[in-house]
Amino acid sequence: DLILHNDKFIREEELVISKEDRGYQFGDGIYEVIRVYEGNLFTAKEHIDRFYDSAEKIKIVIPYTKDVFHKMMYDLVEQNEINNGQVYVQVTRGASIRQHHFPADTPPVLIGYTKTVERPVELMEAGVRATFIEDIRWLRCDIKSLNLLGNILAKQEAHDKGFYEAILHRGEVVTEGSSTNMYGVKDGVIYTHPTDNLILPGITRSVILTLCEKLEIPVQETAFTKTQALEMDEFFLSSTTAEVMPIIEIDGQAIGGGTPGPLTKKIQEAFKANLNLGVKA
Ligand SMILES: Cc1ncc(COP(=O)(O)O)c(CN[C@@H]2CONC2=O)c1O
Repeated sequence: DLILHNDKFIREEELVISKEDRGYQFGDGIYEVIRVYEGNLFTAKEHIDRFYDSAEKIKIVIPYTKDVFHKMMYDLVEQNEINNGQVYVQVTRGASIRQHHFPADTPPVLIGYTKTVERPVELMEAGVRATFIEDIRWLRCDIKSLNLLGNILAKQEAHDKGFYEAILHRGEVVTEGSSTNMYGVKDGVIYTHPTDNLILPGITRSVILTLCEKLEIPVQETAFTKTQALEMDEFFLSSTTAEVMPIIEIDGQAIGGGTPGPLTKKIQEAFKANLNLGVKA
């Protein structure tokens, strides 16, 4: 498979990354994960818009227009003949002598690559188990940055305890997952944290909210507490790679009937229908 290095397609063995790349030394960069279904980049525009937003928020100037960048993503998928998979793309502030403040006129370094990934169908049918973990991250979680220590430490702690995901909370208030957004369902209403500086505005989240509007499922973009989470009729998470994933237990306590809830399943079906799988684009 080819790798995109800035605007060139190269083989992995040709890739050279500086020891002083700021992504490597400071986590000074941003990233996106874009899903490919049957050769089509899913919600590419939304991911590209967020990619440029994240770059702008940390003052990295991406030296390509969004259209050129979209074409680069498309070509990467085409050249690697990805059918069902994903694109990982990141841009760092580039390489220079190690100093905290920004180096003058140093070009950013962009890397993109693909991998084949299938839909997590069995997991979505069975549901997963999650655990509450304190959200120790900084206060700009809206930026999809390479600064992921708070995320990976939480994910690792969840995995060490045998859980699929961490449900992060600041004090009593649930924010999101370590790499997902979180939702509770109570009396037919969906609750999820508003898109502010404390969560990543998930693209899958925006697709789900649009689908709920069409399905006339009421959504309250308001935060809920850990106690309220445990009292929900249903609970689920979302991300580009996890899609709509039911959570059937939190810290050993069954949610609702301890099986995926009816509204969650309705949203899963609507999400899958929205993918138009099997329909030649
Ligand atoms: C902290 C965090 N919250 C929410 C989400 C969900 O956002 P999307 O719906 O836009 O994916 C992600 C996605 N994390 C990406 C998605 O897959 N792997 C990742 O690291 C994330 O890292």
